[in-house]
Amino acid sequence: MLESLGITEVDIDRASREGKSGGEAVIQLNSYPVCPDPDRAMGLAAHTDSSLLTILHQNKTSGLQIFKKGTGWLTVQPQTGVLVVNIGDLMHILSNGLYPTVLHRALVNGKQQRISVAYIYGPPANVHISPLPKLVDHYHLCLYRPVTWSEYLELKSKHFRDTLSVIRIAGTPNVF
Ligand SMILES: O=C(O)CCC(=O)C(=O)O
Ligand SMILES: [Fe+2]
Repeated sequence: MLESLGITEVDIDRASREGKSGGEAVIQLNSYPVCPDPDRAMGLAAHTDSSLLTILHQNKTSGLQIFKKGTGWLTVQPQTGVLVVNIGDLMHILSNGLYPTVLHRALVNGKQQRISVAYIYGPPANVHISPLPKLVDHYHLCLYRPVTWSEYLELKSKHFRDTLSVIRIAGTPNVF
């Protein structure tokens, strides 16, 4: 993925010498009990993850949905041996919007309990994340100011889904 953004092994070596490599992760366990009236309840409200990437395992009960512009909510059916990888807000910033963060939610099920395990991966909490210099030029303005994961989480607790707009420094979206 980093390779597709033009990041080479030399860049990664340099970052590790500067102490910027590695990352932090948390595992979140989600349990959605059987719901007698699933059309009138929501398991997890629509949100984007604040991570770089989230790797998600879901049990055999469906419920995860992602929002696709122009189409609406799409169910991501669980498949044995398949993990879902969600792009998070920090990857959105790092890629200068090239890899957009994904809006998703979890529905409840009327017949079966649903369980999911999210591996939420991000940078060390105090490392500044900003659009990669290789992705910024005369035609592709730098869209976001630098932010650490901890600062971003604090902003998100106040601004929720508007947080990316809050740290945005350029007006018009880039066309890739
Ligand atoms: O339960 C799911 O499928 C989604 C979980 C999720 O979005 C999260 O833990 O951030
Ligand atoms: Fe999520």
